[in-house]
Amino acid sequence: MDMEKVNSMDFREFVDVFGNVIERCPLIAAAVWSQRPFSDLEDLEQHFSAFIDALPQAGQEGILRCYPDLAGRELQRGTLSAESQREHSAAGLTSLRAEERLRLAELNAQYRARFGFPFVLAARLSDREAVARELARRLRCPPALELRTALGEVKKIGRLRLADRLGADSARM
Ligand SMILES: NC(=O)N[C@H]1NC(=O)NC1=O
Repeated sequence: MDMEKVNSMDFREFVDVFGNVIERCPLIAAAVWSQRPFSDLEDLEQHFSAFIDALPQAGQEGILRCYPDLAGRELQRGTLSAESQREHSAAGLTSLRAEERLRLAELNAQYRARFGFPFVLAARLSDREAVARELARRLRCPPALELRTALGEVKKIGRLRLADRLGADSARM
């Protein structure tokens, strides 16, 4: 898909295609649509990022809360979004042993209790061991830093999802 096609999309089509670039936040794609035309993938990506950066902290935390826990209940129940399911598979999180799943569930719960939002990480750029390691490390970070780190991960996930949609090379990270 090229940018000409993206720029020619009407509102509904744009939100259908890009509505889950930020997990379960189609409002962001809806707002970004108003800012077309876009010059290229980076420009489009920049609009998603700028929207997130301009939100008050409560809005930024709200975005984080829309992400499912990694290897959590939604994976078990089969209720993940198609994008998230794919990212779980890429990181090997769909084939964890029971004790690995329990360990992650425990760390996810501790993280949520400490920060008030779920642990978010671009799973496609990671693997099952690195996810648990990073979760244990970030649990010890100060809250203001952790909010920034988590939003950075939201943007990485979004960039990869956008690149998928546009058929672009997503390896440049
Ligand atoms: N909690 C969390 O990071 N979830 C996300 N990460 C990712 O790569 N896909 C998701 O759904």
